[in-house]
Amino acid sequence: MARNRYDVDEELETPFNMANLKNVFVYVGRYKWKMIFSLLLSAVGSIVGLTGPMLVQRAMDVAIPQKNVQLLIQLSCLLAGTILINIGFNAIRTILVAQVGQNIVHDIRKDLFDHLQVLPFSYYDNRPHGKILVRVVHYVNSVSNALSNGILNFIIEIINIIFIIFFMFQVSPPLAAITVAGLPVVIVFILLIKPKQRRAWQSVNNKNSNVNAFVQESIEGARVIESFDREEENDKILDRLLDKRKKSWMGAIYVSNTVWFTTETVSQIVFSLVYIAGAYWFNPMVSFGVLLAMGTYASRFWQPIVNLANIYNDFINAVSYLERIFETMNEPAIIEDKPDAEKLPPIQGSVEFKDVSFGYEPGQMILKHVSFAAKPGESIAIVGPTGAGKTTIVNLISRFYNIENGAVCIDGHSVMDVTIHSLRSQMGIMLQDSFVFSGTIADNIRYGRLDATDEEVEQAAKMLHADEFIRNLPDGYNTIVKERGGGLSQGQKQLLAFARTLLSDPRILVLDEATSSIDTSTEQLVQQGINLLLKDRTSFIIAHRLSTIRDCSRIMYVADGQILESGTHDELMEKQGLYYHLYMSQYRREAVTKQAEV
Ligand SMILES: Nc1ncnc2c1ncn2[C@@H]1O[C@H](COP(=O)(O)OP(=O)(O)OP(=O)(O)O)[C@@H](O)[C@H]1O
Repeated sequence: MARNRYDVDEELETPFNMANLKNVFVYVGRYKWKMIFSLLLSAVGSIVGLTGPMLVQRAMDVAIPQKNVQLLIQLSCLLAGTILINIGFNAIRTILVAQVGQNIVHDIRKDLFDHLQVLPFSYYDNRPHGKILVRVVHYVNSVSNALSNGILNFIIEIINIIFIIFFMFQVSPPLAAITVAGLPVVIVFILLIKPKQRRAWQSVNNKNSNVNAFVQESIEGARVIESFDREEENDKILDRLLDKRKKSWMGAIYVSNTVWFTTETVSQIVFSLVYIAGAYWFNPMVSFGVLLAMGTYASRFWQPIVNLANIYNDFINAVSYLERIFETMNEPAIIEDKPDAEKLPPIQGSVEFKDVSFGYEPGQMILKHVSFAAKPGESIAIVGPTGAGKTTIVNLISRFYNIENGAVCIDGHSVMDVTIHSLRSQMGIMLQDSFVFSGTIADNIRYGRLDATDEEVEQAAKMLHADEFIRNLPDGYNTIVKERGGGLSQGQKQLLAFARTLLSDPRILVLDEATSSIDTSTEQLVQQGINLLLKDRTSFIIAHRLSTIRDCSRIMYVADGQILESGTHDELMEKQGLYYHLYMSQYRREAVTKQAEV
């Protein structure tokens, strides 16, 4: 799949369908009792409210002509009572529906987040992260109202309409017939405009998503942007993206407003017709009270229709968000446990690649027939030119990707046949970019073993010679780290990551360029720590600085997805092959640099 960019609209793979509608009702269904109760409150409130015009009619046609003050007072009290009941019930309903809306948002967002955590790396590789973020944060929020208030109001307005039709036909069947006659016009118009309206809102989402992706990328790359003085160019890009967003938004609003405009126009025409017909039939067929009541009913009939049109607009908008939300939720996890997956027993440490061929994209093989075996406790260094496939080899041991050709076995168990949790919980992986999470220094070290005591955290840091710099921080181990470790040097971040890995006590260890950011003097200290880390565990070390891997049990030279040489440092140096030349060229370079420094 081609990678999506911030300036390219994402294609919608699965438009909103019946299965998604079912999913929506699963979320809403969890709060059905609150919804039903709210519905009852609204129904009772609105029935009570609907008696109002009848009370007015009775006052106009009976109490006032007969000068019956007592009846007039009774009718006024009843009217005040209906208004109070309506207000009270509405207040309770508003609170309940707000709760339901927030609970639905909470549930969808949690499920979406849970699913994102098991999606394969390829999902993240193929789209800007801002486009993922906007779904979890913005889209979920935006569907809350449509799924709580929207659904409820939809049912309420339908009930309202049914009751109003009933009351209207009680009061004056011919005027009632005129009032409902405009309805089919509105329905036909809505059906005709629906596809255009849906496309318009999908486009708005795409443009929103693009803006989000660009802003997110710009925040992540703020340092690079400033160092390359790219602010002006980036402003222009954002301007273009905002412009496109504005245009698509205006287009969608325009389409949506035609629904509202048509409904309003038809309602006003019908409204006028009711008065014209009422005047035409005035006395004896239509009394003054009937005309007054019918005027109120006609406006009350069309108000729910206008409301329904607005609810419909919101719903079409929400559907375009739901499409994206469910698209992510329906994205297959790919890297998941087989139905009969077993728990990987405590790892002894033998690792074997059996004729493994692998590619990220179909038809593009990165690893070609790779076979090797590591015994428990061995440290295997993987070296070779950039893009050779070194990281890909170690990615497969942790099963970050599925292996379709050949097998990777740990203690004889194929990594494809064991549960991912049992595999990864026994592995330690340290990457070049040592990610530092929000929280304190101690939280970061404790990340892989939450039950570690403060003493254990400090012990791990001491062993990796990180204790000294940590104690020099303002609050020592309790210092809150800045976003992504800002305020710490690359080397310090890596020392933290080492301590984190040591504390989690993995059975198999992967160090991918893990010492690249540590300066030479610190490196000697860290090397002792690494030796500690490697002790009694099988480890795979990818290093460009060959001085760091001389003592490894075995060194594999990888190029073009194949292992071209394998042996100890001494064996490979004696062989004077690819490794020898790589080592010598690096050695000479370092010697020249050292001389220049002297
Ligand atoms: N997620 C990915 N999707 C598609 N191709 C990828 C992906 N990751 C790596 N590749 C490609 O696979 C090849 C091997 O990459 P890999 O990261 O394994 O190389 P490497 O030997 O570790 O390189 P380096 O020393 O530069 O880190 C490269 O051509 C790279 O472009």
